[in-house]
This record gives sequence, structure tokens and C-alpha cells, in this order.
Amino acid sequence: MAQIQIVKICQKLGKGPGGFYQPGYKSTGAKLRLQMMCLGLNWDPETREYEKVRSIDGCEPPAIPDKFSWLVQRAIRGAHALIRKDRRVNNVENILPAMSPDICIVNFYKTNGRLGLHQDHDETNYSLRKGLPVVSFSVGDSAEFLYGDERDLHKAEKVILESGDVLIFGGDSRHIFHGVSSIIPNSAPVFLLERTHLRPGRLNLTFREY
Ligand SMILES: O=C(O)CCC(=O)C(=O)O
Ligand SMILES: [Fe+2]
Repeated sequence: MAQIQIVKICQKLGKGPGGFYQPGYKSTGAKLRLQMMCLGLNWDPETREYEKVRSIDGCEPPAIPDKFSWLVQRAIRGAHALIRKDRRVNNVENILPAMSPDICIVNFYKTNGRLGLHQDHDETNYSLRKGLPVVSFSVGDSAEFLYGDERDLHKAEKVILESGDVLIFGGDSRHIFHGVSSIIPNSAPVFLLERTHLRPGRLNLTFREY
């Protein structure tokens, strides 16, 4: 079961060098309401830049495990099959380009965690211009996920992301505003908790190509 493997791999990597920490902003002292670990390249929330070595502690981010890259390719293939079924298009890649992830941002939200509306726009101009997708896996407790064309909470659409859900935004949707308004306590699947002892909260992995 992929969810169990995802949790176990993140638990192991999360405890080692380059593992989970709570990011914040030096200028204001404010902290993000989540724990973060980056794989492949490190994303610095303060400078909003990617780096090979994490400036907060000099650690190199762990590599993206092959299992994760495989899951991403499977998710993109699945999305292509859905697009092909729904729309009569010659080339699905015109709607959702393929992508080889070299970045994964792993967030862990406790039950009081959240993430404000933002765009993912710190990847290269090439990646952004091509609309190379962000592929997001949710594991553990469910989340209220908001998205929309503007940074406006009142206009945003809401969808519940459950454990095992995969969300992909690429092509025309690549620049969508999105965020997590709340985590729904005690909503994680029992089998997952029994097999992994995942703490209360939600793990989210977003894969991107730099
Ligand atoms: O937790 C989520 O579903 C979204 C995470 C996210 O938007 C990000 O890491 O940029
Ligand atoms: Fe994001």
C-alpha cells in the first residue's frame, strides 16, 4: 500500500540530516504552521529560492526516493488517461505536460496546521512557462484545500483532500492560488495509523520539476 510506504519513508528521512523542521521568517519571527522537509533541492521560504544546501543548518536535502518518482509517473499517466477519456484531444501533453520531479516539498500539518493562499512560482521560468505540473499526495488526516484564480479566501473553491488523494495542477492551472484552511482531526484511515503510528495530522508531498 503506497500510503504506508510514503509515511515510513518520510518518518525515516524526516529524522535524519535535512529532515523536518518548522520554517519561519527571521524578519518577523513568525513561523509557518507546519513542519517541512525538502528532497532533491531545498526550498527556502524566506528567500523563496531553491538551494543545494539548506541555509538554516548546512544540510543537503535527501534525494527523492525512486519509489516516489515512480508514484509520480504513475499519477501523471493516470491523469493522462482521464483527460483522454473526458476530452477528445490528440495530445494529452498539450493539456497536462509530463514532468520528472527533482524537488519534493514534504509538509506535515498537525491538527492545528494550515497554509495561506499562495502560488507555487519559485521554479525556473522554463518549468513555469511550460506549465510543468505540481503533483501532490495527501496522506493521514484529511484537509480542507482551497484554490482559485485570485488570492481571495472568499472567492476560493474548497475541496476535501483525503488520505491517498493525488492532486495535480499543471498546464493552464499551474499558477492557481491554493492553500490549506484546516485539517480535519481523526480522519486518517485506521489501517494507516495501525501500520505506521503516524501522529495526528496530515502529510503532504508536492513534487515539482525545477
Ligand atoms: O498541503 C497541501 O496540500 C499544499 C502544499 C503546498 O501548497 C505547497 O507545499 O506549496
Ligand atoms: Fe503550494
